[in-house]
Amino acid sequence: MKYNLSAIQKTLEDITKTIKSVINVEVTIADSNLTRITASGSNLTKVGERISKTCVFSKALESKESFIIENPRVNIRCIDCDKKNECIEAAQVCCPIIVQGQAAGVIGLIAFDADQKKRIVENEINLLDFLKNMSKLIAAKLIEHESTQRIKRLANELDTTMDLLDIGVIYTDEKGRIERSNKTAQEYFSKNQLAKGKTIENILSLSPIGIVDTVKNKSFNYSEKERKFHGFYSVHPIIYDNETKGYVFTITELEELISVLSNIAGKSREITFDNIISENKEMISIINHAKQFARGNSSILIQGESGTGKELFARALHNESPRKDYPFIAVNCSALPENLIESELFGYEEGSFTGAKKGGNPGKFELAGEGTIFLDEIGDMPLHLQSKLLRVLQEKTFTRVGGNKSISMDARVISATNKNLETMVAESEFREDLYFRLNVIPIHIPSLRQRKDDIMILSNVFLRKFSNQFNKEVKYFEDELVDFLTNYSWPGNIRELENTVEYLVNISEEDFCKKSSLPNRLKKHFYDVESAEAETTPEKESINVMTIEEVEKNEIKKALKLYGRNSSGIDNAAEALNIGRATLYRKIKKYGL
Ligand SMILES: Nc1ncnc2c1ncn2[C@@H]1O[C@H](COP(=O)(O)OP(=O)(O)OP(=O)(O)O)[C@@H](O)[C@H]1O
Repeated sequence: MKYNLSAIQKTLEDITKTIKSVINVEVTIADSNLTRITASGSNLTKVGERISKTCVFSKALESKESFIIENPRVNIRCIDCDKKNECIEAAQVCCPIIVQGQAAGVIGLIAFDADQKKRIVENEINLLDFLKNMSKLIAAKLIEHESTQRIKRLANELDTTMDLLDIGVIYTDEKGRIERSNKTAQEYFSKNQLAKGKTIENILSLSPIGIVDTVKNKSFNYSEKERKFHGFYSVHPIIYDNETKGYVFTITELEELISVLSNIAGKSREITFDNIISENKEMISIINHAKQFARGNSSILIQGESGTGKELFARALHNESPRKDYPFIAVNCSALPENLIESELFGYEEGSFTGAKKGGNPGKFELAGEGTIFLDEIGDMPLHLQSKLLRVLQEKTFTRVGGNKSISMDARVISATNKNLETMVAESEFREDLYFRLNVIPIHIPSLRQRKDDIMILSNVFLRKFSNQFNKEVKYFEDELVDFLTNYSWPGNIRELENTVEYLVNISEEDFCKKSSLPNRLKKHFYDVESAEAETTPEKESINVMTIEEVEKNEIKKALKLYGRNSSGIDNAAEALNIGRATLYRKIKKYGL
């Protein structure tokens, strides 16, 4: 690194004056480029100018040696000086300024008359020692200046980076006394609470800081005047020289976390009843009732076949409710391994089971806070958990697995299923008391084949959506295709219809979609129906008809064989079958595949 003498100009000016007053000869200090940084006497006017490269100063820089020139112009070091003929100096001393092995500049003493020369020559040894000490002083100043600059830059980089973060960051000393905080933390907490020297326990209600180890994602509730929120904090000790010198606290507000998560998941919070498209009389009446139910707090159970829009309804109910600014947490009860459902729903404390995270973990009910918890595929919830869920709904409190602190349950519960819960209750597969708790407000969404008038309305909406998305100009469906779309039974309901239109728009090379472009699965269905209809012979009766379940089982088997059973295979199989991933898992379980 190159040391910059002009950065300590003021110090050099003081040193120049000191040398001048002690020895009473003229002084010049130049940097490694031979720019005069300070000077005394007649050279004062030349500060800032470059000294000739052939001057003896450059010899001191190159050799890193100090020397005295008693006979300028004829001295061997002056031989190639281009200014030697005009030189009026009587003697000169040069002492390089060495910083960490590098020559950063030169101190030069110049005698212009015999008296000054005498003072130099007679004190040669003392003088050189004195200058070397001055040079060391300058070197130490330069190093100090550089490290101050480095620390300033680091502190600045740290502040800028901290302020860019969406999480709150607070630094404390080893006793938990606040030293600094970033902008996000300043938005979370009051200025007074974050004041330097205040203890972190005030805001995070912690045990005394001296005993905290690394902590991950511990939940806390904050409440001061109007400002109330639920959040998570982590603590990381700052350790050096084998000692804990302080702590870094990172803080996330739950709301912020949820909105980041829902953005990542692509499920924007904007879904409202306007996104539920229908011109069917029955559906319009259901939507109008649902708008009213949105305002209340009672549990809602949404029933309907797979793909009819149950989750869409649940999101719209949340987003049009007074809870819309709180989280919407969706839990797919059929997708969770049975041994994890309880901790997923209610959270766990540290050490409650092998593999439990340090600091424990909040569950979905805790995350939902005062928002909405959406229990999808509720019919798949194991019986023992149904009892726990019922208790939570009745008592409005729950505890984390392995914990004993009771946490109040403030979220509204919306559940959904495509199973017939009444039948399940009758067959003792679902607890009747829980069914009544969940089903305070029942919403039943009719299948697509029960509202055929919606088929072409939805088809055209999806046509526009995918044309835009794929930058295509596909504008309509040919008549034959309209016939097919309207008469097909759509077992996968709107999801299947949406996927089919996406496929058709994708494949279309004209400005319309053709029946011949239907995916093979549907084409096959279409021709099977046509040929079955054409066959009016008595043999028709002898054709072996499979049950719907058998057909379904065979198709699932085929899809699993084709795509495999790993995670992406399951995704692809579910897409090919036009059912949700969770539904596929359920059916695999059901048919023992
Ligand atoms: N009325 C509607 N208008 C527009 N899009 C709809 C409508 N109903 C459903 N959809 C769309 O159909 C797809 C399936 O909807 P959703 O996931 O809500 O169904 P579901 O009943 O919850 O399905 P599953 O039981 O398989 O979980 C989604 O892409 C959704 O946006």
